[in-house]
Amino acid sequence: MRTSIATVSLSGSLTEKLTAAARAGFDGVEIFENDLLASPLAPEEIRARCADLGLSIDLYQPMRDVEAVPEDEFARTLRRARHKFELMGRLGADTVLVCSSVSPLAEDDDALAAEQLARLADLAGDFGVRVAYEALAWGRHVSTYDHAWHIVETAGHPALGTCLDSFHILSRSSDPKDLKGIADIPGEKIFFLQLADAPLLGMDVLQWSRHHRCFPGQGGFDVTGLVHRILHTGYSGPLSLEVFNDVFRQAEAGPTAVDARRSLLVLQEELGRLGHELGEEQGVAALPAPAAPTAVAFAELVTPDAEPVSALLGALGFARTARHRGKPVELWEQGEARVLVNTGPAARRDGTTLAALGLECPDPAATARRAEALLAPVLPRRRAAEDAPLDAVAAPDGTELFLCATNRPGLPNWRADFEDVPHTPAAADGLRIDHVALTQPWHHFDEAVLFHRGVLGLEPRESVDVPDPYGLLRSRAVTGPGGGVRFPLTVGAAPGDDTAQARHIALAADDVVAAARRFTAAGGRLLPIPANYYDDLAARFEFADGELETYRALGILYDRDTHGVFRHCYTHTVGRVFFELVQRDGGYQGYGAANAPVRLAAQRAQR
Ligand SMILES: O=C(O)c1ccc(O)c(O)c1
Ligand SMILES: [Mg+2]
Repeated sequence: MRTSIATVSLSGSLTEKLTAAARAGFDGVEIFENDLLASPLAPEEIRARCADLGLSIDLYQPMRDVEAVPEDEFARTLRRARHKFELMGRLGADTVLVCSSVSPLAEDDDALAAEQLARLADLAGDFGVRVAYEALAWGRHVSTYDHAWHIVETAGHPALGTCLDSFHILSRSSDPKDLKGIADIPGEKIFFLQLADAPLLGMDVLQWSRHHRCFPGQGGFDVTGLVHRILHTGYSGPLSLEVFNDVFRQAEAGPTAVDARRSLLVLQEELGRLGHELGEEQGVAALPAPAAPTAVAFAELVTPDAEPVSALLGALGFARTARHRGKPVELWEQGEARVLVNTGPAARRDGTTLAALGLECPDPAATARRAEALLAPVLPRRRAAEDAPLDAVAAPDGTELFLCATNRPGLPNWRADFEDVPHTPAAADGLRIDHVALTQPWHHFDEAVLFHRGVLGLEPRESVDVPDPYGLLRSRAVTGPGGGVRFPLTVGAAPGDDTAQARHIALAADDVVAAARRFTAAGGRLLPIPANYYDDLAARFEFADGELETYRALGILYDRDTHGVFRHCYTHTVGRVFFELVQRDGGYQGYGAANAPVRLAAQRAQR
């Protein structure tokens, strides 16, 4: 399957867009008229540039407001079209997209629409051009794919076909029975296929399309299911991404193009599982199946000053159990929770932050191969000659993910790089890493969701909005099977905003009240929570005698869902890192999002 991307999906000049698309491995592009108009390059130069980059120009677009208009208006359209078809000859592009009319002049007359589109196709044919007619979801009279196909069928012209666009189709209805009509379209009459996903929002469809489209796998549409149906028609043209998105328009083109291509690789893999022939598509067929990590083996903090971090870990009942043989890295443990404290060069650059995670993987080498095939940057396996050859990849936000097999015979063991040091035993709160909250740079959020889903096989959950006193944060968790790995991904903070940018490690205790008491007795400071919060809790829930007072005294927050109860509290922050103590009972699934505004405000007050 050939892959293509519309220039509108990427930021920058046309040259920058083409370069980014080629580097990410796309076979072709759709050229948007505005990108051409704004380019200093002549059409012949654009054609040559694409050829040099190994890109075909699969589509030129769009022509608008063509069909079902009064004759004098249509005459002007034909004149305009002649110019565009000549231009396409110079570009070497043979398919033009015509989107359904939004003009107030357009009439609700399918016969007239078919007749005029056939005349346009006649002219196109003279230039060796094909016309692909697409229903915009907000078209004046034609807004559905089956209506557009009906008009194309009526016209019966060999140079006229239809263009299917997953956004226009799925934004109007995702009900599979509304998609049955796709099987009626002969594959060779589908001249083009455009793909976009989108979050499920209840809003005006034009605004939704122009601002919130995203790459397949990042939103809520079943794009794979739709493409599955379309391929059954015999369609054999490119899979082309057409994404209008406010963030991608601003973010660097290179990483966006990689994100886009990864999205199509994952989509093709899913199609392969549904029985579609993947052809020569290198990589996809041979991709090791995703095997989600089962646990967080360790979280690694970097810090220029080990003292405050050590004090915090000590109060949490961690013991400093081992030291790296060759680097300034210490291992701290309590229960099953492991934290590495790294005071090496990265720390002097980045301050105190969470820089890396060890992921316990069923087959680390296979996950590394999968990551590489899905265009994730693979990090050097060995930092020093004596280190275990650990596979590691970089997440879109730069977090290093070490793919681990801790103490598993026959596999490289990161733990062997550490030598034990004498220590007093850790406390016995039975801590485990419950979740790690990974704040994301503003331009990497959708990309991060797709990365964790596609590369690591984690499942994205619903997106929630969290009000912060100084902004609105968006949060979406990705989780592994059985909840062994949970990463809430959060975005929305201003780049320099350390409170909202801070990452945290949530540690599950068997008894959070006991763990919180032990922490404060050991000199730890818990985040104070306002009395108003507890008055509200009293109104919302019934508590046993004294229970609420215990929470109030310690600063423990409380939440319930249909499964169970969540109790949690927060340590003070060091640099851009803090810890949370949690107790998850009865299969509670969330992260206390209802309490996040109070927590964020309390953290602001602390600064
Ligand atoms: O928003 C638009 O105008 C627009 C233009 C061309 C397309 O292919 C499309 O899907 C939308
Ligand atoms: Mg489209």
